[in-house]
Amino acid sequence: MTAGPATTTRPASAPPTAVRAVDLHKTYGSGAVAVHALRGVDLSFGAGRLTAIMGPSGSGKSTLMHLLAGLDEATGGEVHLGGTELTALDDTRLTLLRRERVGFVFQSFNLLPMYTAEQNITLPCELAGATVDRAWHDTLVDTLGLADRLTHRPAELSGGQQQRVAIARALITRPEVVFADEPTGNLDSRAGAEVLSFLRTSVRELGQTVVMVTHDPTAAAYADRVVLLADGQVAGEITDPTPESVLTGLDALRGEGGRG
Ligand SMILES: Nc1ncnc2c1ncn2[C@@H]1O[C@H](COP(=O)(O)OP(=O)(O)OP(=O)(O)O)[C@@H](O)[C@H]1O
Repeated sequence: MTAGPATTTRPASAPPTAVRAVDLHKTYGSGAVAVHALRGVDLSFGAGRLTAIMGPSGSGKSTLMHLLAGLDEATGGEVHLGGTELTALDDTRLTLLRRERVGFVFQSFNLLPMYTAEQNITLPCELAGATVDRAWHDTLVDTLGLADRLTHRPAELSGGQQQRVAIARALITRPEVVFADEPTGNLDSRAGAEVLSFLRTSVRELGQTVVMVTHDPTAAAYADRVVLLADGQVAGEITDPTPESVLTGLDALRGEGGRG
């Protein structure tokens, strides 16, 4: 499904948009103690792309990801997931949307310890009352190299294997977007590289859309595009990043802000 309708105003090379933030604001607290975590963010995340969000500590990365994923409420502006405006939904609809249309991968894996790898992977289908698409399940399990680990519990798996189970769980419902918050933060560099290449494979070969927050320029270089945040605003972006170009971009931010 690469050929889009000829009626859009997008340049031919741009992918369709999976998620869009429009003039997004988030303020924590009020009055003298108010923290303006996001101050007018306009961003589009392309479908079938891996996008990394980077920036200094406190620049608003997690806040942005939580708003994009419908995990927290904006103070102003809009978030659109496909044709749905998240910011207009009530809690019940938001919960359903998160369950059915969004996948999550966390730094700490968040697997259920008493469930096997297989049970963890299929849990989102169970929660959504949906049957497991066996062909897709098998594709994920094969691609992620988990076929001989399915009966193991998380404690019997390495960190990298646990994160691969978490990725399979995030993808099992074929969500429109997978949000990954520091997915390699708890892994050594080898397991981290493994997880990142699987995330990239899920994008390149399985057509998924991934938005990932990371502090690591090497991790960000797996992305198609890096968005740089500083002081709650978009401060730049890098297309087809390399670890070097990401480092240069981050250094430039620190130079400008002087308070990285
Ligand atoms: N629940 C909260 N209450 C008050 N302030 C908050 C809350 N969550 C975040 N903040 C503040 O909002 C700003 C942005 O925080 P956020 O966690 O989004 O940054 P970040 O870029 O993800 O940081 P890090 O890289 O350190 O995880 C920070 O100044 C932070 O202290």
